[in-house]
Amino acid sequence: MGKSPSKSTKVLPVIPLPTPLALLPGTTLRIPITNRADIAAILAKIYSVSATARPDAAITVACVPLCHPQLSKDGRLLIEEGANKKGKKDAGAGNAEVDPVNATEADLFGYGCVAKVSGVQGRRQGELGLVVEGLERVRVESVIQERPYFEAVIGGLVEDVDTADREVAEQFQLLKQLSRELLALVRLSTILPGSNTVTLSPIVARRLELYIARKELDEAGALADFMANVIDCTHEEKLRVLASLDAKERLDRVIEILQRQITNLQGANRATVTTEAVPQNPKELVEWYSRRMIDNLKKKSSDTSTPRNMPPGFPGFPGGANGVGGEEANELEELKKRLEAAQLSPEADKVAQRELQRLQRMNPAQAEYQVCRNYLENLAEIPWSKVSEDRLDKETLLRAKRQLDDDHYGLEKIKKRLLEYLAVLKLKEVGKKEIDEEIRRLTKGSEEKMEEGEKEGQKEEEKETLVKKGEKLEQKKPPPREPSEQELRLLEKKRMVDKSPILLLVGPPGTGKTSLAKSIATALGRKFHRISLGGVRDEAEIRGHRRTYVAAMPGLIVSGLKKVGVANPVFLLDEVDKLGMSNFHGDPSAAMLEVLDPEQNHSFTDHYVNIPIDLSKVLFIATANSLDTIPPPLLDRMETIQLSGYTTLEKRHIATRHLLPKQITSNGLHPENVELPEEVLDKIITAYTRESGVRNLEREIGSVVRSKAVEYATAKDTDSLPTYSPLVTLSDLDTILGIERFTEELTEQHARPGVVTGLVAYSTGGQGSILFIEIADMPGSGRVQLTGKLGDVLKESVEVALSWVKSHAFALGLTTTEDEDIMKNRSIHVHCPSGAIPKDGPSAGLAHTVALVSLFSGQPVPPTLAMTGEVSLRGRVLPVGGIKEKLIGALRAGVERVLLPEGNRKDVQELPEEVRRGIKIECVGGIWEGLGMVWPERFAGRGLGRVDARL
Ligand SMILES: Nc1ncnc2c1ncn2[C@@H]1O[C@H](COP(=O)(O)OP(=O)(O)OP(=O)(O)O)[C@@H](O)[C@H]1O
Repeated sequence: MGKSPSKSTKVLPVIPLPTPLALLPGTTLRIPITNRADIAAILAKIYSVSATARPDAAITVACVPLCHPQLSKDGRLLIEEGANKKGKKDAGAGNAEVDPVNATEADLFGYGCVAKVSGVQGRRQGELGLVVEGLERVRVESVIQERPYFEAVIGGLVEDVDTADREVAEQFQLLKQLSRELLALVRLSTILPGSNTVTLSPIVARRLELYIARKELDEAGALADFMANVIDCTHEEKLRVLASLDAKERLDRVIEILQRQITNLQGANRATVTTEAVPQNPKELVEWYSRRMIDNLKKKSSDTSTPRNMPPGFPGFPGGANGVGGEEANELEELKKRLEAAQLSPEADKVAQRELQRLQRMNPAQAEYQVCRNYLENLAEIPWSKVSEDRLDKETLLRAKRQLDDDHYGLEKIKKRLLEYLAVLKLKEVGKKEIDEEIRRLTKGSEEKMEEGEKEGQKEEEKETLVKKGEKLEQKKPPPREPSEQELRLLEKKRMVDKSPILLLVGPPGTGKTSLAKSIATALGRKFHRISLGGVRDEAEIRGHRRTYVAAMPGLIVSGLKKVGVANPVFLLDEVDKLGMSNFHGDPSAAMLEVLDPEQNHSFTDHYVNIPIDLSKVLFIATANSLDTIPPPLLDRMETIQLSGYTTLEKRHIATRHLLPKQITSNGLHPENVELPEEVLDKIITAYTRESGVRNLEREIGSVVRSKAVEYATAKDTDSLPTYSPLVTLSDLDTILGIERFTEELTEQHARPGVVTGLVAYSTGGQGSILFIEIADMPGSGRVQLTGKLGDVLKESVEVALSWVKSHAFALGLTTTEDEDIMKNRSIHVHCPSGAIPKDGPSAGLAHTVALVSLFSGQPVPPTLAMTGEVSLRGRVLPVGGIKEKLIGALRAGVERVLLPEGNRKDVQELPEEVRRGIKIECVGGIWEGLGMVWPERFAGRGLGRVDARL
């Protein structure tokens, strides 16, 4: 039969298929759509029409392959026809080099296949493919347009098989038998344990078998199409099958290819039998046989331009379409390119090459394939040598200072340290450039020398090796040169210069540690990445899992590098103090030791990557809330910068300069819409927050601003804007924020014996305040009662104070004789108000002593005089902590005079100006001196010497 009559004609968009693709009815194909403007235009057109007309209609296009140089447009062999003369003009110009986007009418084959578009597949840009399902064979009658995409009149063809024809029936049976035979050969491989060439899963093989078995005689043409797609045939053969309209002719062609393929396989196996030792054990024999066979299949398929690892083409299995081999090749090619672009370190490059070769040999169906691919992708994503350019110019330090000042109020000491750090970094950069230059000069010199030597001595040898066929590229490269001693010394020097100290910012929450680190990154123009170490219990989280684990991944450090994409980012290691301790998952802090040691981190090894990675260019800044839980070896590697928490005054400034403008903007208002007077801000700070940082303060200011936003919006909606007042008053605070959460202690108006004003710094909030020490006496037998939720240390401090007073009672003028017991007929009760707040620490020792003396002597202490300091039994007053917070609290409470231990004199220098001006600060070295300052007329002139003599 020649040509079947055309059923009907219709106009369809045409997708020219890139050589060697061809679509046959009943099969699926994945057409790469990168750089295919024509496909994009077709889809855009179709979607614009079908979206309005028939949204559920199948999208159909005609897929037409490009011509083959040896075939005429209707699939005849040109030599067959003696067509050197006649066929030339008939022949398509199509070949592998014709880009389907630039194809002309002459390049299109005469037959094609109407296909349903079933979707777009692929993960990344370069891998996207249009998946189409072949429906029916058609003839291209005439082309209507070529650009922007092909449109042609397509003639449908009647497909009927002459079932009465005995010859057709016989051929059909033969086709079925051969198909099963081929399938059986391929399936053999899958039953072999340990074979790394599993090509067909048993389920797919079973379904293929069923598919073949269920085909009836009237579907002989369809089965032939299907098998032509499954088996390994050339582009030319496929085009000829496509052009075979007659089922009998098609069967003939497919049978011929099938037979050839099976014979080839068997022939190849037979040939190897003669050269290789054949295993005697039956199991080994099966294994050996199928391995040979699969190798053969692979070799054959790699000869054609579409390498193929599994028999493709099964309706409903888009992955098995005949674009699959191409896809893998693309993927590998792309991976290779990405690895090249990643400029791997020499070690990494070696590993990558080895893994790439393994991957090429592997079957994609193997689980190991994905593991290997993921690994290589990870390698390609790690920035081995890519760095962002530091903005280390003349302006750097100025700019950094401006940046730090703009983002943060106060913190002068810390900013100074950070600027020092940047200055050193800048100087080192200059030094590094000089070393680089020197290394380059040295390298160039020795390479030139080497080249000369090569020219003379190795010319002939070199030629020979270069000419060798199949030689790999890397073999052509000159062998790596051994660095000279001088170079090694320079490299070592460079490594030393590369080292940068690791800063640790320690301070209470919300004091700006994270934002300081961010400002440094911005000032330097480096990328910033935050790694939260809080709660990391597993060493593998930092160092990654070994590749042998399922779903193994690189650790936090390598993931961070991958994310920023450069080798010199700023890494913020947040909450180092919350890092888990050693447990059965390993020791996370020990893993950090390597990361944070400038001596070691140029060769940090992640378990997953398993190749040394240079972290010396990374600028690490760690943060912690306290130093107590950081393991000493880890702490030792970092340079600590302490952030002490803000005073109310600093908080007020931070609130006006940073927090309020921030909240106003984020709540959609303008600066003129909200006005927070100083006393309102102070009240928010003291009565609604008690913290060292400013997080809660920011939250409370946010609440106030939001409530103002509601007012403003309502006023705007009701056209009563003129009545809106931006001012927030003290009384508004009660309604907006609720009742005061913390009340401020104020100094007493009247002095009473036994009551002394102490100073306290709340450890939770870092805020300071005054605290009253109240002591009352009553008839009794020397009992001491303590209330006010006092901690052990505070209780002991009361006992020390009492012992000192008892032992010095006579000298203090409290008893008339030296051996009289002052507590003989009385008991005392020591109380510290605000009983719900736990208090501890030795700093109230001086206050207790003074309170006891005051009680026993009946002389009151002025309420505006506050004191702090630990006392020892010898009568010394020892230094205490939190002076800054305590004195700021004291000023707020109305204290006018403060007694501090002599040892805290240095802290006075760091006090805010307001405090130093507002409070008279006096330092005392011993209790006698302190007593002399409280009651000058009674105790002035008494000193330590007397106390020591008594003990
Ligand atoms: N001195 C300051 N000037 C301006 N804003 C500040 C200052 N200190 C803190 N802030 C602001 O306080 C907020 C909290 O700061 P940040 O997140 O840096 O705290 P942190 O110290 O890292 O806290 P944590 O220990 O809980 O991680 C940020 O919005 C920051 O801008």
